[in-house]
Amino acid sequence: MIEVSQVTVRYGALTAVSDVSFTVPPGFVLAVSGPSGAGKTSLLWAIAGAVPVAKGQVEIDGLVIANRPAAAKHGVVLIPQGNGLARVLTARENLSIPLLAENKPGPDVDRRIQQALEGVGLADSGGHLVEELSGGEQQRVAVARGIAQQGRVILADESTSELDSSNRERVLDLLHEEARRGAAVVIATHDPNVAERADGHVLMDEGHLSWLRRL
Ligand SMILES: Nc1ncnc2c1ncn2[C@@H]1O[C@H](COP(=O)(O)OP(=O)(O)OP(=O)(O)O)[C@@H](O)[C@H]1O
Repeated sequence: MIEVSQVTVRYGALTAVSDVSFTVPPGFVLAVSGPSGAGKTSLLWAIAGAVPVAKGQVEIDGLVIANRPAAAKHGVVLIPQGNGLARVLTARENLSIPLLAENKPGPDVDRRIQQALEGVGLADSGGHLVEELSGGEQQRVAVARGIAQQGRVILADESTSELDSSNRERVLDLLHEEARRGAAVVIATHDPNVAERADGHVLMDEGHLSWLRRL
């Protein structure tokens, strides 16, 4: 359960997120849309503990999120805009890093990595360096890395922006599958098709949030 209560995010004098409140229960997918610069990424980062909140608080299953390491430990997975992959490592190595940080090496980790790569249609690309992959393939590796972590919360920031329609549907299927597994999922997107498939839809505009379709 994600509980965002009166959250404000500021960068110096600029208010990127202004007094935003909403809840996403486990099992639901919420789409966040809005114009460029509206505060979508800042909102996701606040939920992920990756930017400090100037006011308000984020709780995940009742735990107040203080910073990124605490959020990650509590199962808050961020699939960042721009993918955040290490380009000189292989796809498989990129997936293994957060799992090794959980201290869970072994066959279970290898299976999760392979399943996640299969899920995004890249079962045979695990040994390729990220820099050898296309932009869309890199985006799918980033999604696979997020899925493999089996988080309580999945925050996907424009994770289908470089995909053709069949891969977009494949990635959306996976994110909805994560919700069915019990995760609370938030997707920032400019794509009306992505928002349409979500259980609920909010609009960010100049840091303010309004509901277009309630969960
Ligand atoms: N690290 C930062 N330092 C200063 N200002 C920032 C920082 N990150 C974002 N901003 C500003 O905060 C505002 C909201 O940015 P944000 O990236 O959250 O918007 P967005 O809705 O995700 O945009 P896009 O759709 O283009 O990704 C913008 O005015 C942006 O320039």
